[in-house]
Amino acid sequence: MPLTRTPFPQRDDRNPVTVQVEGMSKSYGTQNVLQDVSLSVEPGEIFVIMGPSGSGKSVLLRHIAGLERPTSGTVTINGADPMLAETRNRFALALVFQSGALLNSLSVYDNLALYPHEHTLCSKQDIRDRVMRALRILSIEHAAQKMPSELSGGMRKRVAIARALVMEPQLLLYDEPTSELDPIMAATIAEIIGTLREEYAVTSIVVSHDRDLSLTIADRVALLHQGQVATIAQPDDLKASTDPIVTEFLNPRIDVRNPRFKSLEGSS
Ligand SMILES: Nc1ncnc2c1ncn2[C@@H]1O[C@H](COP(=O)(O)OP(=O)(O)OP(=O)(O)O)[C@@H](O)[C@H]1O
Repeated sequence: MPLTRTPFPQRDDRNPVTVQVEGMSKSYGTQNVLQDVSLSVEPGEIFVIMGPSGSGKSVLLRHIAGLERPTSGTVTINGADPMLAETRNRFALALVFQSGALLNSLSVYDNLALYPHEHTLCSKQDIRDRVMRALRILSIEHAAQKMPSELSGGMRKRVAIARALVMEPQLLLYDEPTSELDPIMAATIAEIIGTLREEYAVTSIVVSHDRDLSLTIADRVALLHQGQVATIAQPDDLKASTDPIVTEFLNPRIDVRNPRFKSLEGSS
């Protein structure tokens, strides 16, 4: 079957985009995972989605990426439906997966060049320039000819971000970009996310458990709790909040005499 070839986004199309989620709910069977979620991400903003495990962060990100249709409500990118390939191509929307999702049989360079190569309106020289620029921004030019199996976890994450950058995206979505990284590598990734906003004028939405990362890089944070938006606030306001949902999330109490996991035993 021939590949679908769509135009590679041109530089002068590029401006950071707005993401609007309005009254969005999502159910799987009888399970209501997201309920009446509304939020608006401004152009060029770094917007972090936090919340306990199972609160619906990844499901929300998948809807913004246009990978799933809401049960009700809407998600739009500059007013357009992200489920349409035309929308995703127009804004060069890029998703950085938790696992990196690199192709193990291709070198780092080829992993980065693959997608633009399939969109042949971009010349070979242009692809090379984009790939090398992305590798340079992430300080991993030396890894261009390495295979993914030769890379550490932190390097794989950087390669995954570089691969997204080759698209010159206007919207970058990150799913747990610092999971499984040591604190120094996590800080490096946080710096990279901040730098990219300047270098690429991109709107960034980051799903993360990492409080330090979130409160350092975010312009605003949305805290999800049981599928609903508990609050949307700037990091300093979040830290100063007295809302019990926020304080329990940011400073969980550890009580060995009354561990939370006992209630899990009871529920099984
Ligand atoms: N495709 C699916 N089908 C059925 N249930 C799903 C599906 N995807 C997610 N869920 C359920 O939705 C809920 C929220 O999942 P989600 O992955 O968004 O949580 P999360 O906040 O990202 O959690 P974590 O921080 O642990 O990754 C979970 O109960 C999960 O089992």
